[in-house]
Amino acid sequence: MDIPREAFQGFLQTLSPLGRIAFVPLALFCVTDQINRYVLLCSFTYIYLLASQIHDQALMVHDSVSKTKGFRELFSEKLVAARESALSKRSRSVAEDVQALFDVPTSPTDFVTKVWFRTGYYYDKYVVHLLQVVFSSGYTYNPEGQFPEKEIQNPHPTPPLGSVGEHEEARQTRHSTLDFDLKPYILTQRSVGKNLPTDQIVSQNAFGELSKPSSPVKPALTELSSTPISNKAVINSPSPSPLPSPKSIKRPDELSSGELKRQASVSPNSKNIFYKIKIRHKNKSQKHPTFGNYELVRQRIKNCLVQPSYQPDGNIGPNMIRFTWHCCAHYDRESGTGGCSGGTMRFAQEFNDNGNTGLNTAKSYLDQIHEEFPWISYADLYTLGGVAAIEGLGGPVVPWKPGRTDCPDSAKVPPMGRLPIATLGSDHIREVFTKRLGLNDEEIVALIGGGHTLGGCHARFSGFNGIWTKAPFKFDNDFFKVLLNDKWSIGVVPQSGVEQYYNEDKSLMMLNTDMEMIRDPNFRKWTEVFAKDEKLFFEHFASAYGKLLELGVLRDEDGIQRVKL
Ligand code: HEM
Repeated sequence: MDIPREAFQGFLQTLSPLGRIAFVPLALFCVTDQINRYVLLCSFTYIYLLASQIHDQALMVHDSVSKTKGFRELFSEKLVAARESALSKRSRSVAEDVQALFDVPTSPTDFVTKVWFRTGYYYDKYVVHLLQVVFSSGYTYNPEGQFPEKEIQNPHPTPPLGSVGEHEEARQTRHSTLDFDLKPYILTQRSVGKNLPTDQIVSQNAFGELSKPSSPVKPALTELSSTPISNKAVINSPSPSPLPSPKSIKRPDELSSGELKRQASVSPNSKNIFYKIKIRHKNKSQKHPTFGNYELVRQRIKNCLVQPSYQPDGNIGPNMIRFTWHCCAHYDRESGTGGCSGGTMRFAQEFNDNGNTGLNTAKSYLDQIHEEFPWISYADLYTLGGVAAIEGLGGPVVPWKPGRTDCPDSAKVPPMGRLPIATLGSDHIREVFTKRLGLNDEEIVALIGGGHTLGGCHARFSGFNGIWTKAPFKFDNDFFKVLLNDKWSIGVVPQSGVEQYYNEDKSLMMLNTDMEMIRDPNFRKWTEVFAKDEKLFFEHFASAYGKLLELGVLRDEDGIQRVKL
C-alpha cells in the first residue's frame, strides 16, 4: 500500500505549487467529464445498435412480404444502400472522421451534430493540453499540433526500400510475426522534448536528467542481488581506456554546494521559469537513494539479461550490445553530429531508423531501468547497457565513464540512414567506420567480430536469419575461427528470400560485410591475429567499443559533458 502512496506523493512533487492545490478538483472534474463522455458514447452506441437491429428486422420483414416490384422494392434498395454506406463509414479511420467534422454541414441536423462533436474535439485538443501546460512542469504543448503520441502509434513506419539490405517482405511481416512478449515502445513525456532554447539545456544537463519519482520495481525484470555495491567502484577503478581520461571525474553528488551553484549559474537566462523547474528536478534527483551509484545500474542491467520470454534467444544481451552500438553509429566526425551523447536514441526520429528494427527489446528494458534510476542520463544508460551486457556474456570490461548529458528535445537528432548496410563491401565499411567514425582496420575487425560473435540475425527484423557461432551467448573469438575454417557459400533465407552466406551444414551464417573480414587483405590480417590470440582480441575489442562510446562526447575537466554539438 505504501508504494502507490509514495508514487503519488512523488508525482505531486513534480507539480508546481499552484498545480498541487488545483490537482484534486481538476482531477475530479476530468474524471467526471470522462465518465459523462463515456456514458454518452455508450448511449449513442446503444441507440445505434438498436436502430440497426430494427432496421435489419425491417429488411427481413420486407423481404418476406415483398412479392412485386414497385415502391416497396425501391424503398428496400434505398435502405440497403443506406446500410452499406453506414457500414463503410464505420470502418473509416479516426483521422477521416475528424476531418469530416470540418466539412461543410449538409443539413441542420448535420450542423448541430458537427458543432457538438467539434466542441469535444477542441476541448480535448486545447483545454486538456492547456491544463497540462499550466499545472505540470514537465509538459509543453506543441502549438503545431504534432502530438507526439501519434508518432508512437507506429514506431516502425514503412521504411524506405533497400537502405540496410533488409528484405521488404520481412519488413512488412516483422511485427505480425513476433512470437514473444515484447514490451511496447512508449515515449514518455520526457522523451517527447520540451522545445527549450539551447542555452537552457546547459544548466539542466550539468547535473544529469530531469527526473521522475522512482516507480515500483517492474516484475518483468529479474531481481537485483542484495549484495551492497560500493559507489566508488567504477569511479576509482583504474580505467584501461586508451583515451585520455579527465584529470578528475566528479560525479554530481561529489560536487560541493558552491560548485553546484556555480554550475547552475551557467545559464545566462537563469530567471526563466524553465530554469527554476530544472533546478527543482535536479535537487530531487540528487535525493534519490541510489544517486550516483553507477555500479548498481550496471549490476541491474546484467541481472536482466536472461529473459526466457524473449524467444528464440532467451537472452537480451546481444540486442543490448547492438542497441548501444547503434546509439553511437550515427556519429559523423566531420560535422560533429550523431553519437551517443544527448541520448537521442530515445526520440522516435532516431529510433525509427530502418536499421534499428528489433532493438525495441533492449530499449524498453533500459527505459524501465531508467525509471528505477531516474538520475542517470539516457546517454549514460544507453551506453552502459552494451558495456554491462558484454561483461554479462563473458566479455572484457569495456572502459566506460559517466557524465554524458541528454538533449531535452529531438532537435539534435542526426540525419538518419548512416548505419552500415550488410550487403555492401569493404569500401562501404571503411566509409562508415573509418571516414565517419574515425576507426582503423584493426578496430573495425575487432568490433564486427566481437559484435557478431554474439546473438544472431532474425528474419522478422532484418530479413537475415541464423547465428554466427555455435555459442551465441558467450563472448569469445569463435567468429574469427569459424569465418576462417568453415566453407561459406551464398544461400537464400527461406522466410524472407534475402541472400546471406551459410556454412556447409547451414548451421551458421555470415553477412556480406562479415565475409569482407576475410576477403579484404587488410581485414584478413587482423582476423587471423584475433583467431589465434583471444586475449589480444579482448583487449582490442574493449578499447574499440570504449572508443565508440566516447564519439562526440565533449567533456569538461570534471568529466561532465555540458554541450552537445
Ligand atoms: C558492417 C557493420 C555491421 C553490419 C552491416 C551489421 C548488421 C547486422 C545485422 C543485419 C544484424 C541482424 C539484426 C537482426 O536481424 O536481429 C546484426 C546483429 C547484431 N549486430 Fe551487427 N552489424 C554491423 C556491425 C556491428 C558492430 C560493430 C557491433 C557491435 C560491436 C554489432 C553487434 C551486433 C549484435 C550483438 C547483433 C545481434 C543482435 C541480436 O542477436 O539481437 N554489429 N548486425
